[in-house]
Amino acid sequence: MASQLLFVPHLALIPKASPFHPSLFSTINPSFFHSTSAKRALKSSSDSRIINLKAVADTFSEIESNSANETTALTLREICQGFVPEHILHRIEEIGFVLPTEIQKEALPTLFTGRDCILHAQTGSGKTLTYLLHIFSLINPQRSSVQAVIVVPTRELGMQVTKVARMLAAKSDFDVKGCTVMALLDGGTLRRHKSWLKAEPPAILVATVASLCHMLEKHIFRLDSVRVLVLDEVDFLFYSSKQVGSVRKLLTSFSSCDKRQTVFASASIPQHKHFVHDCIQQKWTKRDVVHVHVSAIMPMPLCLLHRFVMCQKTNKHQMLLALLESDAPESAIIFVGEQSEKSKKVGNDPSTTLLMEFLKTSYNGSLEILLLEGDMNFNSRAASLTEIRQGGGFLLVSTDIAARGIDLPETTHIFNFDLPQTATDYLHRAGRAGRIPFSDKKCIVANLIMSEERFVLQRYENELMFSCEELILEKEKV
Ligand SMILES: Nc1ncnc2c1ncn2[C@@H]1O[C@H](COP(=O)(O)OP(=O)(O)OP(=O)(O)O)[C@@H](O)[C@H]1O
Repeated sequence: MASQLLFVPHLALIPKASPFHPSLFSTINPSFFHSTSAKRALKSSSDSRIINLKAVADTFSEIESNSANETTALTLREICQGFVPEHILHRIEEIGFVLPTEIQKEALPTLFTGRDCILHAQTGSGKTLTYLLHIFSLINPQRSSVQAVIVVPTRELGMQVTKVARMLAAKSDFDVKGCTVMALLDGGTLRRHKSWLKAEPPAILVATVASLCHMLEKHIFRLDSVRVLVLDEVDFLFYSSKQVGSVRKLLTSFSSCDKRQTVFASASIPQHKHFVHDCIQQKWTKRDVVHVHVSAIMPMPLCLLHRFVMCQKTNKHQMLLALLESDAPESAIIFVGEQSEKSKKVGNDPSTTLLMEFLKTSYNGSLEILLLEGDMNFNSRAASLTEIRQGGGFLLVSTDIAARGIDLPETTHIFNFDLPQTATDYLHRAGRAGRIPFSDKKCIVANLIMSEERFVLQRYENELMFSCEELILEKEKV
């Protein structure tokens, strides 16, 4: 077969009829993109953005011949044996985590060596379990000190990580001292936490930046005994103007990278080479930090199918209703843009409120309609998520507050009622669906756009390398 070249970043320029159209990639087994030969296929070109199709073809035959080896692939237990305590291994198997996801397979052996790591892998790829298993490999429950700190950007993500950590650490039949996990999150009762931190320090602390820095500044506790510091959604923490100052302090003034293992996690690390360079230069990590990058050429999970419908601003609500009726999602998140300061000042109702009112009067389906937005008080925010987690289908109307890290595996549909501001935001919103590893189930990301927004979506398609198909609804449905 003669070598042919495919210029990846410009997939959107390839005509639909072309055999190399992006939709082709949805038929490729995801394992291809992680295979050694795929990497070789990329490397074999002098320009790393060009795939040598001869090498691609070779890879397919390699995958076929290797499929027999899949049965001999290492289990999570085999990867963690000798590092993670037996009762935790037993627990993960009870929960049903038997095979490792790609990031777990690639990162855990490196983490166990003690090196600093940047976990960079698709949404829903299991980064949380990766760093938690490593934390459990380091903790000594006999010691009365904070040994691991996990920093998260939102209260909601903090509650979720705490829940998973507690689920793993839950009391078992094994005769071992359990390990305690404390959630130190914005909106919590800090007074109670202060006494708890002093009297009986938890082994694992899950914290939002502001609450953690408050405790450190007030000398309630120190990071001296911390063996591993994890920053989840690290790019978000660094790009948030409100949090970045405190994040830098955490990494350099409140503790030193030489005295801890540092782990960063995210599905998106824009300009990652530059970021790794900064990590070393700024002493956020040690010099030999490892960037574990899974699905480097395909940031968007392949189980997501992307669509768009053209509409006018005035018929967006009706269009969403038509989509809900035609698609019948099992559960969905509807992302709405934040209300601008200008709109707040003139006293307009936020889009979320208007959409909630519309759905409550017009939607006749069986899904429960819920709201999650930053302006709600912490109790109402918690109540929405608790209700979702109690089971039953939901239609969650949310701003980007639900876009990062939130794991609701029953979500089959994402609706971008308003387009996100950046490609990175698109990636994280879309990634709230398709969160069941090893599942063949396809989930839908539907975008409601006005004609002038088509080029913005096109830009996201190019940047994130996915293709979005136009959906034309029958006239009478809209
Ligand atoms: N080895 C495994 N086997 C089966 N399911 C797993 C495994 N590891 C993780 N999961 C499940 O996969 C889902 C996604 O995991 P997780 O929330 O850690 O993703 P993530 O990589 O942190 O995603 P995001 O970037 O969106 O935060 C969770 O429901 C988790 O329970």
